[in-house]
Amino acid sequence: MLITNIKALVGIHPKEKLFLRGSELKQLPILENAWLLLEDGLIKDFGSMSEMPSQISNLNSQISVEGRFVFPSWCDSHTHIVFAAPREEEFALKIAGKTYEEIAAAGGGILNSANKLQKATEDELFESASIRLKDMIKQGTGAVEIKSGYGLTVESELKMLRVIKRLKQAFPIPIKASLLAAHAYPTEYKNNHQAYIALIINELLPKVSAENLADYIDVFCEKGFFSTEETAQILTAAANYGLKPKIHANQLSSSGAVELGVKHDAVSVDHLEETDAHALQALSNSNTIATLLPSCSFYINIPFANAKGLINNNAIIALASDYNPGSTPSGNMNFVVSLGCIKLKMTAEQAVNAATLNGAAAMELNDEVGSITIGKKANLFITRPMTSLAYLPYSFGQSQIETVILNGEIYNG
Ligand SMILES: N=CN[C@@H](CCC(=O)O)C(=O)O
Ligand SMILES: [Zn+2]
Repeated sequence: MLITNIKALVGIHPKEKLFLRGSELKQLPILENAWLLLEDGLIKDFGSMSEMPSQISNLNSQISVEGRFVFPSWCDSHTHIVFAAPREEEFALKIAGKTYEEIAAAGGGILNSANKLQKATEDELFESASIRLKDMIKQGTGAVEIKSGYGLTVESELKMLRVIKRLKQAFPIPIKASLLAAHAYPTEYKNNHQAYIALIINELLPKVSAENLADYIDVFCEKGFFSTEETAQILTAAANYGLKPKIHANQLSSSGAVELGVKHDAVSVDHLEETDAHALQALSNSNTIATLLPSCSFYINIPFANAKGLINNNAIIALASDYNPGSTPSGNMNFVVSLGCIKLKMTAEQAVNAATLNGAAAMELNDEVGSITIGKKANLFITRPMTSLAYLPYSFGQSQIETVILNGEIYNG
């Protein structure tokens, strides 16, 4: 397929550029008035319309996209899209002023989702997650990470991970799976944390590994959930099975989770709404990516992460959706990018880079997706006619996406 008359081809990073750190994040290379050639599902070549080789201009399958921008697909590196039911009953409580922690303590939250998921069949979970994933793809997402963590028993965590495995097989985008059995303590282990940790380490991890069901280990390291010591125990055990960490850190409090993640060479530490000085220092010049989730802050009314502080400290930051039924019932990366600008004070260029190349890096998919680079997967989207790059985050809540292309083909979902 040949795409011609592109108003602006966005995110043309060289293949050696695997992530953008600190002040590099503002560098978003763009080619105006461009053509883009896709072949065998990959990006084959691109260039200026004024210099388009004649053998290319004779190709059969051409689309001309005057006035429109072409972006690499969003890379959403933090989601929980396998769940049995929404939790809109908590919405009213939230509006009435209850905090996320109060709702969880009153029997809502993760345990509520776990109760429902334990009763759902694998097929039901696959069907509902597929609907969510299709919506996300139509909104421009072309690579995604999905967590377990609403099972909280050996059997149900395996069930969730098997659903993610089926999604990997059924969908035309790269998907990474994270084992998040350490998402909350099931009620029966409330006073015996070590027994639940032993279950994860001695029973679940060997089964997950034998079936090759997970790419990463995740832990909700937070006051009232998993302590730093408990988190360290789980990360150490998972390392024996080759699972690198991507952890939930500093969402509700500064717990030392970020420093712990960096110490364990986590691929990413995610949330960081409480970006304290220790977190900034730990992530400064670190290869652990700080994944920020501004639609979670927006929805549950907690602080927004200190993106600017992280950028100024030469950290690598990514933006992701955190789509889940409790703290972020949305997987719309366009809105995440808008919030990156509006609330995290990132420029449009920084937010786009954080949601594409750095998001890909946070899933170790940066050699495959995340930029317009020859040889990468042709996963991209074409916008409606737009006046400028900034129009996309400026027009928040409204998708500017007209056409989604995955593996070089138009996606009709
Ligand atoms: N904080 C932990 N996990 C999710 C929320 C889970 C839930 O409330 O169901 C998050 O990333 O925000
Ligand atoms: Zn999460």
